[in-house]
Amino acid sequence: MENKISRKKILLTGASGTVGFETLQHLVQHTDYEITVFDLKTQNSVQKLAPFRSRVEIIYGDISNREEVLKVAENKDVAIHLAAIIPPLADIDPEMAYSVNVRGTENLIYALEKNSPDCYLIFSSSISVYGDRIKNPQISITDILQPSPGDQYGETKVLCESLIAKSKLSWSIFRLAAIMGNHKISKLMFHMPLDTPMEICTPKDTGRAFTKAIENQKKLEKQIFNLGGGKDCVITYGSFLDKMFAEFGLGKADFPQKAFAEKNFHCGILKDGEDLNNILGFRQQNLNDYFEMVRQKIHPLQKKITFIFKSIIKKWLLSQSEPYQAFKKGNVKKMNHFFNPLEKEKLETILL
Ligand SMILES: O=c1ccn([C@@H]2O[C@H](COP(=O)(O)OP(=O)(O)O[C@H]3O[C@H](CO)[C@H](O)[C@H](O)[C@H]3O)[C@@H](O)[C@H]2O)c(=O)[nH]1
Repeated sequence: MENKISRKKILLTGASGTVGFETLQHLVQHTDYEITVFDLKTQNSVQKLAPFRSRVEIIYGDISNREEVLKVAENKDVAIHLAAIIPPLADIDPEMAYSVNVRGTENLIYALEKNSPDCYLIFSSSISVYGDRIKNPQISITDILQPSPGDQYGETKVLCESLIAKSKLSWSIFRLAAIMGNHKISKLMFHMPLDTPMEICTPKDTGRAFTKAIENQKKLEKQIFNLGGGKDCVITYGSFLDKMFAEFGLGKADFPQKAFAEKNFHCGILKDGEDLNNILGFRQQNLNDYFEMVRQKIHPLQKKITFIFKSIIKKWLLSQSEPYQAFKKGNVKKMNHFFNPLEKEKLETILL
Protein backbone atom coordinates (compact mmCIF):
# COMPACT_ATOMS: atom_id res chain seq x y z
CA MET A 1 0.00 0.00 0.00
CA GLU A 2 1.22 3.46 -0.80
CA ASN A 3 2.55 5.35 2.15
CA LYS A 4 0.74 8.68 1.85
CA ILE A 5 2.41 10.17 4.92
CA SER A 6 5.86 10.18 3.33
CA ARG A 7 4.79 11.80 0.03
CA LYS A 8 6.01 15.35 -0.23
CA LYS A 9 3.36 17.80 -1.37
CA ILE A 10 4.83 20.13 -3.96
CA LEU A 11 3.23 23.23 -5.43
CA LEU A 12 4.65 24.50 -8.73
CA THR A 13 3.48 27.83 -10.14
CA GLY A 14 4.08 28.77 -13.77
CA ALA A 15 4.40 25.11 -14.81
CA SER A 16 3.80 25.69 -18.51
CA GLY A 17 6.57 28.29 -18.83
CA THR A 18 10.04 27.68 -20.23
CA VAL A 19 11.59 26.89 -16.85
CA GLY A 20 8.37 25.63 -15.26
CA PHE A 21 7.78 22.96 -17.86
CA GLU A 22 11.28 21.54 -17.52
CA THR A 23 10.91 21.63 -13.73
CA LEU A 24 7.64 19.73 -14.00
CA GLN A 25 9.28 17.05 -16.11
CA HIS A 26 11.96 16.55 -13.47
CA LEU A 27 9.43 16.58 -10.63
CA VAL A 28 7.19 13.87 -12.08
CA GLN A 29 10.11 11.46 -12.07
CA HIS A 30 9.90 11.46 -8.27
CA THR A 31 7.09 9.03 -7.53
CA ASP A 32 7.16 10.12 -3.89
CA TYR A 33 6.08 13.67 -4.80
CA GLU A 34 2.43 14.68 -4.82
CA ILE A 35 2.42 17.54 -7.30
CA THR A 36 -0.01 20.40 -7.72
CA VAL A 37 0.54 22.93 -10.47
CA PHE A 38 -1.04 26.35 -10.49
CA ASP A 39 -0.96 28.20 -13.78
CA LEU A 40 -2.82 30.75 -15.82
CA LYS A 41 -5.36 29.14 -18.14
CA THR A 42 -4.25 29.77 -21.70
CA GLN A 43 -4.35 27.71 -24.86
CA ASN A 44 -0.65 27.05 -24.41
CA SER A 45 -0.82 26.01 -20.75
CA VAL A 46 -3.83 23.71 -21.31
CA GLN A 47 -2.12 22.03 -24.25
CA LYS A 48 1.24 21.61 -22.51
CA LEU A 49 -0.14 20.39 -19.19
CA ALA A 50 -2.78 18.01 -20.60
CA PRO A 51 -0.45 14.98 -20.79
CA PHE A 52 0.23 15.32 -17.04
CA ARG A 53 -3.42 15.18 -15.98
CA SER A 54 -3.31 11.67 -14.57
CA ARG A 55 -0.11 12.27 -12.56
CA VAL A 56 -0.45 15.88 -11.43
CA GLU A 57 -3.22 17.97 -9.90
CA ILE A 58 -3.70 20.88 -12.28
CA ILE A 59 -5.37 24.04 -11.02
CA TYR A 60 -5.82 26.98 -13.35
CA GLY A 61 -6.08 30.40 -11.83
CA ASP A 62 -4.67 33.85 -11.35
CA ILE A 63 -1.71 34.26 -9.00
CA SER A 64 -2.67 37.89 -8.42
CA ASN A 65 -6.02 36.75 -6.93
CA ARG A 66 -5.48 36.11 -3.21
CA GLU A 67 -8.54 33.88 -2.76
CA GLU A 68 -7.44 31.54 -5.51
CA VAL A 69 -3.91 31.33 -4.14
CA LEU A 70 -5.16 30.64 -0.61
CA LYS A 71 -6.85 27.47 -1.82
CA VAL A 72 -3.85 26.00 -3.66
CA ALA A 73 -1.50 26.81 -0.78
CA GLU A 74 -3.18 24.39 1.61
CA ASN A 75 -1.07 21.67 3.13
CA LYS A 76 2.09 22.05 1.02
CA ASP A 77 5.65 21.05 1.96
CA VAL A 78 7.42 22.83 -0.89
CA ALA A 79 6.41 25.63 -3.26
CA ILE A 80 8.46 26.37 -6.38
CA HIS A 81 7.29 29.77 -7.50
CA LEU A 82 8.00 30.51 -11.17
CA ALA A 83 4.82 32.25 -12.33
CA ALA A 84 5.79 35.66 -13.64
CA ILE A 85 5.48 38.19 -16.41
CA ILE A 86 8.85 38.38 -18.12
CA PRO A 87 10.21 40.87 -20.68
CA PRO A 88 9.27 42.15 -23.18
CA LEU A 89 5.68 42.03 -21.82
CA ALA A 90 6.87 43.18 -18.37
CA ASP A 91 8.19 46.40 -19.93
CA ILE A 92 5.18 46.91 -22.17
CA ASP A 93 2.71 46.47 -19.30
CA PRO A 94 4.52 47.31 -16.03
CA GLU A 95 1.25 47.40 -14.08
CA MET A 96 0.48 43.84 -15.02
CA ALA A 97 4.08 42.84 -14.24
CA TYR A 98 3.73 44.40 -10.78
CA SER A 99 0.39 42.72 -10.19
CA VAL A 100 1.54 39.23 -11.25
CA ASN A 101 5.13 39.31 -10.04
CA VAL A 102 4.93 41.34 -6.83
CA ARG A 103 1.29 40.91 -5.76
CA GLY A 104 1.40 37.29 -6.88
CA THR A 105 4.45 36.60 -4.71
CA GLU A 106 2.90 38.53 -1.82
CA ASN A 107 -0.27 36.42 -2.18
CA LEU A 108 1.69 33.20 -2.20
CA ILE A 109 3.68 34.15 0.90
CA TYR A 110 0.48 35.20 2.70
CA ALA A 111 -1.30 32.01 1.69
CA LEU A 112 1.58 29.71 2.65
CA GLU A 113 2.15 31.44 5.99
CA LYS A 114 -1.53 30.94 6.71
CA ASN A 115 -2.15 27.48 5.28
CA SER A 116 1.27 25.78 5.16
CA PRO A 117 3.54 27.62 7.63
CA ASP A 118 6.27 24.95 7.40
CA CYS A 119 6.44 25.12 3.63
CA TYR A 120 9.81 25.64 1.89
CA LEU A 121 9.47 28.35 -0.78
CA ILE A 122 11.92 28.34 -3.71
CA PHE A 123 11.78 31.44 -5.88
CA SER A 124 13.19 32.31 -9.30
CA SER A 125 14.71 35.75 -9.37
CA SER A 126 16.85 37.06 -12.19
CA ILE A 127 20.29 38.38 -13.09
CA SER A 128 18.50 41.56 -14.16
CA VAL A 129 18.51 42.67 -10.51
CA TYR A 130 22.22 43.57 -10.92
CA GLY A 131 21.49 45.92 -13.82
CA ASP A 132 24.10 47.01 -16.35
CA ARG A 133 27.36 45.12 -15.70
CA ILE A 134 29.04 45.59 -19.05
CA LYS A 135 32.03 47.33 -17.48
CA ASN A 136 32.18 44.92 -14.57
CA PRO A 137 30.72 41.62 -15.79
CA GLN A 138 31.90 39.35 -12.98
CA ILE A 139 28.86 39.07 -10.74
CA SER A 140 28.68 37.98 -7.09
CA ILE A 141 25.64 37.46 -4.94
CA THR A 142 26.66 40.24 -2.55
CA ASP A 143 26.78 42.85 -5.33
CA ILE A 144 24.49 45.85 -5.14
CA LEU A 145 21.02 45.43 -6.63
CA GLN A 146 20.45 48.11 -9.19
CA PRO A 147 18.22 47.21 -12.16
CA SER A 148 18.88 49.27 -15.28
CA PRO A 149 16.76 52.40 -15.70
CA GLY A 150 13.35 51.43 -17.08
CA ASP A 151 13.78 47.73 -16.29
CA GLN A 152 10.39 47.16 -14.69
CA TYR A 153 10.90 43.41 -14.59
CA GLY A 154 14.17 43.70 -12.64
CA GLU A 155 12.44 46.07 -10.20
CA THR A 156 9.67 43.56 -9.57
CA LYS A 157 12.21 40.83 -8.85
CA VAL A 158 14.02 43.05 -6.30
CA LEU A 159 10.70 43.69 -4.54
CA CYS A 160 9.81 39.99 -4.57
CA GLU A 161 13.16 39.06 -3.07
CA SER A 162 12.68 41.49 -0.22
CA LEU A 163 9.15 40.17 0.49
CA ILE A 164 10.46 36.61 0.61
CA ALA A 165 13.44 37.43 2.81
CA LYS A 166 11.07 39.10 5.30
CA SER A 167 8.61 36.19 5.33
CA LYS A 168 8.24 33.68 8.14
CA LEU A 169 8.74 30.80 5.73
CA SER A 170 11.81 28.76 4.98
CA TRP A 171 12.98 29.98 1.57
CA SER A 172 15.69 30.04 -1.10
CA ILE A 173 16.11 32.42 -3.99
CA PHE A 174 17.88 31.56 -7.23
CA ARG A 175 18.90 34.46 -9.45
CA LEU A 176 18.71 33.00 -12.93
CA ALA A 177 21.32 33.91 -15.55
CA ALA A 178 20.35 34.04 -19.24
CA ILE A 179 17.91 31.17 -19.56
CA MET A 180 17.70 30.46 -23.24
CA GLY A 181 14.67 28.48 -24.24
CA ASN A 182 11.48 28.94 -26.21
CA HIS A 183 11.47 32.70 -25.91
CA LYS A 184 10.28 34.47 -29.01
CA ILE A 185 12.40 36.95 -30.94
CA SER A 186 11.40 40.46 -29.91
CA LYS A 187 12.71 44.00 -30.07
CA LEU A 188 14.48 43.20 -26.84
CA MET A 189 17.19 41.50 -28.89
CA PHE A 190 18.56 44.94 -29.73
CA HIS A 191 18.69 46.09 -26.12
CA MET A 192 21.66 43.93 -25.19
CA PRO A 193 25.08 45.29 -26.15
CA LEU A 194 26.90 42.92 -28.52
CA ASP A 195 30.01 42.78 -26.35
CA THR A 196 28.07 41.66 -23.25
CA PRO A 197 29.66 38.53 -21.79
CA MET A 198 26.79 36.27 -20.88
CA GLU A 199 26.41 32.97 -19.09
CA ILE A 200 23.49 30.92 -20.23
CA CYS A 201 21.82 27.98 -18.57
CA THR A 202 19.59 25.55 -20.44
CA PRO A 203 15.98 25.26 -19.25
CA LYS A 204 16.59 21.55 -18.57
CA ASP A 205 19.48 22.24 -16.19
CA THR A 206 17.55 25.09 -14.58
CA GLY A 207 14.55 22.82 -13.97
CA ARG A 208 16.91 20.21 -12.53
CA ALA A 209 18.28 22.79 -10.08
CA PHE A 210 14.80 23.70 -8.80
CA THR A 211 13.89 20.03 -8.41
CA LYS A 212 17.13 19.06 -6.67
CA ALA A 213 16.71 21.98 -4.28
CA ILE A 214 13.79 20.18 -2.63
CA GLU A 215 16.01 17.51 -1.09
CA ASN A 216 18.68 20.05 -0.16
CA GLN A 217 16.59 22.47 1.84
CA LYS A 218 18.85 22.45 4.89
CA LYS A 219 21.90 23.45 2.81
CA LEU A 220 20.06 26.14 0.88
CA GLU A 221 17.48 27.73 3.15
CA LYS A 222 17.47 31.43 3.91
CA GLN A 223 20.08 31.94 1.20
CA ILE A 224 20.26 33.51 -2.24
CA PHE A 225 22.29 31.90 -5.06
CA ASN A 226 23.28 32.84 -8.57
CA LEU A 227 22.22 30.15 -11.03
CA GLY A 228 24.08 29.69 -14.33
CA GLY A 229 25.51 26.98 -16.53
CA GLY A 230 29.16 27.57 -15.63
CA LYS A 231 32.26 28.24 -17.72
CA ASP A 232 31.14 26.02 -20.61
CA CYS A 233 28.09 28.22 -20.99
CA VAL A 234 29.84 31.57 -21.36
CA ILE A 235 29.75 33.46 -24.66
CA THR A 236 29.52 37.06 -25.80
CA TYR A 237 26.11 38.15 -26.96
CA GLY A 238 27.47 39.00 -30.44
CA SER A 239 28.84 35.45 -30.94
CA PHE A 240 25.66 33.98 -29.53
CA LEU A 241 23.55 35.92 -32.05
CA ASP A 242 25.85 34.95 -34.96
CA LYS A 243 25.43 31.27 -34.07
CA MET A 244 21.68 31.57 -33.65
CA PHE A 245 21.28 33.42 -36.95
CA ALA A 246 23.31 30.74 -38.72
CA GLU A 247 21.18 27.97 -37.18
CA PHE A 248 17.98 29.64 -38.34
CA GLY A 249 19.29 30.15 -41.87
CA LEU A 250 19.58 33.90 -41.43
CA GLY A 251 23.29 34.09 -42.31
CA LYS A 252 25.25 36.55 -40.24
CA ALA A 253 23.79 38.86 -37.62
CA ASP A 254 25.04 41.75 -39.74
CA PHE A 255 23.18 44.85 -38.62
CA PRO A 256 24.35 48.44 -39.05
CA GLN A 257 26.07 50.38 -36.31
CA LYS A 258 23.71 51.62 -33.61
CA ALA A 259 21.26 48.77 -34.17
CA PHE A 260 22.25 47.46 -30.73
CA ALA A 261 22.32 49.36 -27.48
CA GLU A 262 25.65 49.98 -25.78
CA LYS A 263 24.43 50.16 -22.21
CA ASN A 264 21.52 49.87 -19.76
CA PHE A 265 20.78 46.20 -20.12
CA HIS A 266 21.97 43.35 -17.92
CA CYS A 267 23.79 39.99 -17.91
CA GLY A 268 27.30 38.91 -17.06
CA ILE A 269 29.33 36.01 -15.71
CA LEU A 270 28.54 34.47 -12.36
CA LYS A 271 31.70 34.61 -10.26
CA ASP A 272 30.10 32.49 -7.55
CA GLY A 273 27.91 30.32 -9.79
CA GLU A 274 29.76 27.21 -8.58
CA ASP A 275 28.26 27.59 -5.10
CA LEU A 276 24.84 26.32 -6.15
CA ASN A 277 26.22 23.65 -8.47
CA ASN A 278 28.50 22.33 -5.71
CA ILE A 279 25.41 21.67 -3.59
CA LEU A 280 23.01 20.49 -6.28
CA GLY A 281 25.13 19.16 -9.16
CA PHE A 282 22.48 20.32 -11.61
CA ARG A 283 24.70 21.12 -14.60
CA GLN A 284 24.66 18.54 -17.36
CA GLN A 285 24.53 20.70 -20.46
CA ASN A 286 26.71 23.28 -22.15
CA LEU A 287 26.53 25.71 -25.06
CA ASN A 288 26.92 22.92 -27.64
CA ASP A 289 23.94 21.11 -26.16
CA TYR A 290 21.97 24.31 -26.34
CA PHE A 291 22.76 24.91 -30.02
CA GLU A 292 22.04 21.25 -30.77
CA MET A 293 18.63 21.68 -29.13
CA VAL A 294 17.98 24.73 -31.32
CA ARG A 295 19.12 22.82 -34.43
CA GLN A 296 16.73 19.99 -33.76
CA LYS A 297 13.78 22.33 -33.44
CA ILE A 298 14.33 23.86 -36.89
CA HIS A 299 13.03 21.93 -39.84
CA PRO A 300 15.55 21.90 -42.76
CA LEU A 301 12.85 23.22 -45.10
CA GLN A 302 12.11 26.10 -42.72
CA LYS A 303 15.84 26.89 -42.67
CA LYS A 304 15.96 26.93 -46.49
CA ILE A 305 12.93 29.22 -46.77
CA THR A 306 14.36 31.53 -44.11
CA PHE A 307 17.63 31.66 -46.06
CA ILE A 308 15.81 32.81 -49.21
CA PHE A 309 14.02 35.59 -47.33
CA LYS A 310 16.85 36.45 -44.96
CA SER A 311 17.37 40.01 -46.21
CA ILE A 312 13.67 40.86 -45.82
CA ILE A 313 13.56 39.26 -42.38
CA LYS A 314 16.65 41.15 -41.22
CA LYS A 315 15.23 44.39 -42.57
CA TRP A 316 12.07 43.77 -40.58
CA LEU A 317 14.09 42.91 -37.48
CA LEU A 318 16.06 46.13 -37.82
CA SER A 319 12.79 48.07 -38.00
CA GLN A 320 12.09 46.72 -34.48
CA SER A 321 15.33 48.11 -33.05
CA GLU A 322 14.55 50.91 -30.62
CA PRO A 323 18.19 52.00 -30.32
CA TYR A 324 18.43 52.29 -34.12
CA GLN A 325 15.18 54.24 -34.35
CA ALA A 326 16.37 56.58 -31.62
CA PHE A 327 19.62 57.12 -33.49
CA LYS A 328 17.95 57.67 -36.86
CA LYS A 329 15.42 60.10 -35.42
CA GLY A 330 18.04 61.86 -33.33
CA ASN A 331 16.00 61.27 -30.18
CA VAL A 332 18.51 62.60 -27.67
CA LYS A 333 16.77 61.27 -24.57
CA LYS A 334 16.60 57.75 -25.91
CA MET A 335 20.11 57.96 -27.38
CA ASN A 336 21.41 58.86 -23.95
CA HIS A 337 19.62 55.83 -22.60
CA PHE A 338 20.95 53.37 -25.15
CA PHE A 339 24.36 54.75 -26.15
CA ASN A 340 27.57 55.96 -24.61
CA PRO A 341 28.48 59.58 -25.32
CA LEU A 342 30.21 59.74 -28.70
CA GLU A 343 33.35 61.61 -29.53
CA LYS A 344 32.70 64.10 -32.34
CA GLU A 345 34.87 62.34 -34.98
CA LYS A 346 33.23 58.97 -34.36
CA LEU A 347 29.77 60.49 -34.76
CA GLU A 348 30.76 62.11 -38.04
CA THR A 349 32.02 58.77 -39.42
CA ILE A 350 28.73 57.08 -38.58
CA LEU A 351 26.63 59.88 -40.02
CA LEU A 352 28.55 59.87 -43.29
O1 LIG B 1 -0.45 36.03 -14.82
C1 LIG B 1 0.30 35.10 -15.06
C2 LIG B 1 1.32 35.18 -16.02
C3 LIG B 1 2.14 34.08 -16.26
N1 LIG B 1 1.93 32.95 -15.56
C4 LIG B 1 2.74 31.76 -15.85
O2 LIG B 1 4.11 32.00 -15.56
C5 LIG B 1 4.91 31.19 -16.41
C6 LIG B 1 5.94 32.08 -17.07
O3 LIG B 1 6.67 31.37 -18.02
P1 LIG B 1 7.64 32.06 -19.11
O4 LIG B 1 8.01 31.03 -20.09
O5 LIG B 1 7.01 33.32 -19.57
O6 LIG B 1 8.86 32.47 -18.21
P2 LIG B 1 10.24 31.70 -17.94
O7 LIG B 1 10.01 30.27 -17.63
O8 LIG B 1 11.24 32.04 -18.98
O9 LIG B 1 10.64 32.48 -16.61
C7 LIG B 1 11.35 31.90 -15.57
O10 LIG B 1 12.62 32.48 -15.50
C8 LIG B 1 12.63 33.90 -15.37
C9 LIG B 1 14.09 34.29 -15.30
O11 LIG B 1 14.78 33.90 -16.43
C10 LIG B 1 11.83 34.35 -14.16
O12 LIG B 1 12.54 34.24 -13.00
C11 LIG B 1 10.48 33.67 -14.06
O13 LIG B 1 9.88 33.91 -12.80
C12 LIG B 1 10.60 32.19 -14.27
O14 LIG B 1 9.31 31.60 -14.38
C13 LIG B 1 3.94 30.49 -17.41
O15 LIG B 1 3.62 29.22 -16.96
C14 LIG B 1 2.70 31.37 -17.33
O16 LIG B 1 1.50 30.70 -17.66
C15 LIG B 1 0.95 32.86 -14.58
O17 LIG B 1 0.76 31.81 -13.95
N2 LIG B 1 0.17 33.95 -14.35
